[in-house]
Amino acid sequence: MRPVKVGLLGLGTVGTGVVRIVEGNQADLSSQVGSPIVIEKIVVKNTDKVRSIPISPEKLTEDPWEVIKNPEIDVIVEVMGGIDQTKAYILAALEHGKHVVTANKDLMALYGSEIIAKAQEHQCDVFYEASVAGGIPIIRTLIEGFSSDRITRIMGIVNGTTNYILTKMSQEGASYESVLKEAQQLGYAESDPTSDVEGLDAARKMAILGTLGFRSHVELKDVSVEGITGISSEDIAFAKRLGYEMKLLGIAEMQDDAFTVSVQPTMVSQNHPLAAVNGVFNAVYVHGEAVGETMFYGAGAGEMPTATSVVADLVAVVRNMKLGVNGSKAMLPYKPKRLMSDELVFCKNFILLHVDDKAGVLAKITQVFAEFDVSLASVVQQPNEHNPDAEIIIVTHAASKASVQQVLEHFESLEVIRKIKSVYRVVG
Ligand SMILES: NC(=O)C1=CN([C@@H]2O[C@H](COP(=O)(O)OP(=O)(O)OC[C@H]3O[C@@H](n4cnc5c(N)ncnc54)[C@H](OP(=O)(O)O)[C@@H]3O)[C@@H](O)[C@H]2O)C=CC1
Ligand SMILES: N[C@@H](CC=O)C(=O)O
Repeated sequence: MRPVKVGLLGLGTVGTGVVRIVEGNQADLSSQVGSPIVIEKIVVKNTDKVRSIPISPEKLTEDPWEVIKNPEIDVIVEVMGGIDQTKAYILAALEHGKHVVTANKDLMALYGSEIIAKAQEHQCDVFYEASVAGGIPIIRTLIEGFSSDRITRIMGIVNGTTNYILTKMSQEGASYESVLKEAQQLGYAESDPTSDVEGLDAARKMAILGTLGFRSHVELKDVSVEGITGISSEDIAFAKRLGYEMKLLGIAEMQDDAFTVSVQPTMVSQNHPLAAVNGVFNAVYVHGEAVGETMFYGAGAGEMPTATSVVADLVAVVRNMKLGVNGSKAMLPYKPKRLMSDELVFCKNFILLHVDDKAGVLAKITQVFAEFDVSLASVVQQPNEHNPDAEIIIVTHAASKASVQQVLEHFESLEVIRKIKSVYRVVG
């Protein structure tokens, strides 16, 4: 039985987990696929670096081409990250007839269609299960498990780093900076954590989920994005007091073949299952016309959960090799793309205003909501602890994004409003 030979690009957090699983579970893996799986060569940036697992030095190289062009290698597992250079490596690997497994959502969100088209041209597989929600097999679930249904809504806590930060801030009163450092030390954050905290990582994942779920090409530029850097501990405390948890939530919705996708800090009702998703855990809630509500939960980042998905893809590749088939079709656009207009996107909102503490202010404010047809679920006015202003805390009923935008623009010029302190979407 000829062993299946793997070229591993990257031996950081995820790559180390891949080696541990392939070596640790070798007997079980080879009995599943009918031949041993061998990690033949590993590409790293610096071969002199001290590694956390024993690796024989002759396996390591700093030259990706040595692996990509090696005719002995059957599968490239890319867990090094990066976009342009990595894309070139993956396209070249496919041209050399190698199957590809990647955890790289940055690359798949931007160039997934091109990479999959290249794979089809060369009858190769490209699998990318680990690129969204680490250890949760959500990609396979959307492609295979829901192939019979029409998905109308996907809501996801899909970034482990920000969920870890928000949970620690909410439950332990920890500071943003110290928890971000912890998330980096634990291997959850990207090499540049800006993409985590500014919501870009979640947006890339939501673009992938939207594309697969709606069978339409959701591009990164279609996703409206806001990260967690503007959230204060005061906002988190307000959320808790009102019965919500603050989460960075991606929402993708499909209505009459038009979609909308956004990532933004969201107050999730404590009664909603997504509110209980804490720490590095992720969850993806999928609503299908026929199936109704479903939710998938598990670790969203970290060495072993992510490596589990990578190695599962590797097993799928080897099974396909044995069967002489390949199956990378899922990222191609199926339907012409149509975006939902802001008039049709509805949600509840939390709005915190700092206002003059005098008679008639509340009436002026509620009049603006009425003018733009935004109905209010609750309004509370209270003195501000730190200055002479009053605070008005408003929760709206579901209102169109366009109407709420008009209300906020109007507030900018209303003289009784000192500051629009915070605005958050509300779910549940
Ligand atoms: N960490 C996580 O929880 C998750 C990560 N991912 C994705 O997986 C990928 C890897 O992430 P992670 O393991 O955290 O990253 P790390 O930064 O921990 O590891 C990156 C690895 O790639 C190597 N590398 C980086 N650039 C180059 C280069 N130009 N040439 C050769 N080798 C290079 C590094 O070498 P050296 O060791 O010498 O520095 C290192 O071994 C990324 O795409 C990430 O988005 C996906 C899901 C979860
Ligand atoms: N930085 C990412 C890693 C997994 O994709 C995250 O925190 O979710």
